[in-house]
Amino acid sequence: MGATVCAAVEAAPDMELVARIDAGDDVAQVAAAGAQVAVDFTVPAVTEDNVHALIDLGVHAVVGTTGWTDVSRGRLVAHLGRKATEGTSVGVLIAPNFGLSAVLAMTFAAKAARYFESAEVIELHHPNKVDAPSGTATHTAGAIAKARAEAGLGASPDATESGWEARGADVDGVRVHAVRLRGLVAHEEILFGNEGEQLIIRQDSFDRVSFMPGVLLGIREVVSRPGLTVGLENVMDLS
Ligand SMILES: NC(=O)C1=CN([C@@H]2O[C@H](COP(=O)(O)OP(=O)(O)OC[C@H]3O[C@@H](n4cnc5c(N)ncnc54)[C@H](OP(=O)(O)O)[C@@H]3O)[C@@H](O)[C@H]2O)C=CC1
Ligand SMILES: O=C(O)C1=N[C@H](C(=O)O)C[C@H](O)C1
Repeated sequence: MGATVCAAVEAAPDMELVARIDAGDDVAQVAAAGAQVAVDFTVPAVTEDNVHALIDLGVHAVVGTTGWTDVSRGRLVAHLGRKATEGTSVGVLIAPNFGLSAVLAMTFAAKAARYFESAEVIELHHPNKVDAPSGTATHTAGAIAKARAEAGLGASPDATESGWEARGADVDGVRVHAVRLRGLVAHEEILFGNEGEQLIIRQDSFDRVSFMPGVLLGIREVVSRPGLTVGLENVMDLS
C-alpha cells in the first residue's frame, strides 16, 4: 500500500511527495522534509506510535493501518486535545477502508441492520494479511451492532451448543468470518436474514488502486478537520 500511495500522490496534480519512510526510519524525517500530511500504511504494532509522533510534530495524519481499538483511539483524542490547548491544531483521519465500494457497503449495512433478525459478516482477503478479522469487518460489525442496539434488537438467533470455533469471531455480538485465499485482494459480504428473506451486500476490491481515490480525498480533507475522524464515510458526508 505504501508504494501504491506514493505513486498516487506523485500523480496527483495538487500534491507533492516530499518523503517516503520505511521500517527503521525516524518519523521525524517527514516533518524535516516539510510534509503537511503523512499517510500511514504500516503494521498494527507500530501505527499508534507513528501517529503520536506525527501529532507531536504537528503533521496531519491519514491512517489506513488496522488494529485500532476504542482505547488506542481514546489515547489519540487525548493527545490531540492537549495539542489543541497548546494552540496546535492537528487532524487525524483513520479509515479502516478507503475503497468507495467498501465505504458504501458499510454505510448500506448500517442502514439495513435494524430491519433484520440475523446479521453476519464474511471478510475475504489475500493470504499475506497479518490480522484477522479485517479492520473493515470489525468496523462493519460495530456499526451493525450499534444500529441493532438502537432499534432494540437482541442477539441474532443461534442454537449452537458446541463447535463455537466454527462460528467465527464475536465482534460486538456480530459473528465475523475470515477467509484467506490466494488470488483474493480484499472483499466483504454482509448477510442479513429474516423469516423467508435474505439481503446480501457484497463489495470487492480487485486491485489496490481501488483505495487510492479515498486516500487522496483523505489527504485533501484532513488538513481542515482538526481532531480525530474515524471512517471515510464522515469525510464523504455519508454517515
Ligand atoms: N484502510 C485501507 O483502505 C487499507 C488498509 N490496509 C491496511 O494497511 C496495513 C498495511 O497493509 P499492506 O500495505 O498490505 O501491508 P504490507 O505488509 O505490504 O506493508 C506494511 C509495510 O509496513 C512496513 N513496516 C513494518 N514495520 C514498520 C515500522 N516499524 N515502521 C514503519 N514501517 C513499517 C513494512 O516494511 P517492511 O516490508 O520493511 O517490513 C511494509 O513496507 C495493514 O494493516 C492493512 O490491513 C491495507 C489496504 C487498504
Ligand atoms: O490487509 C488488507 O489488504 C486490507 N486491510 C484493510 C482491513 O483490514 O480491512 C482494508 C482492506 O480490507 C484491505
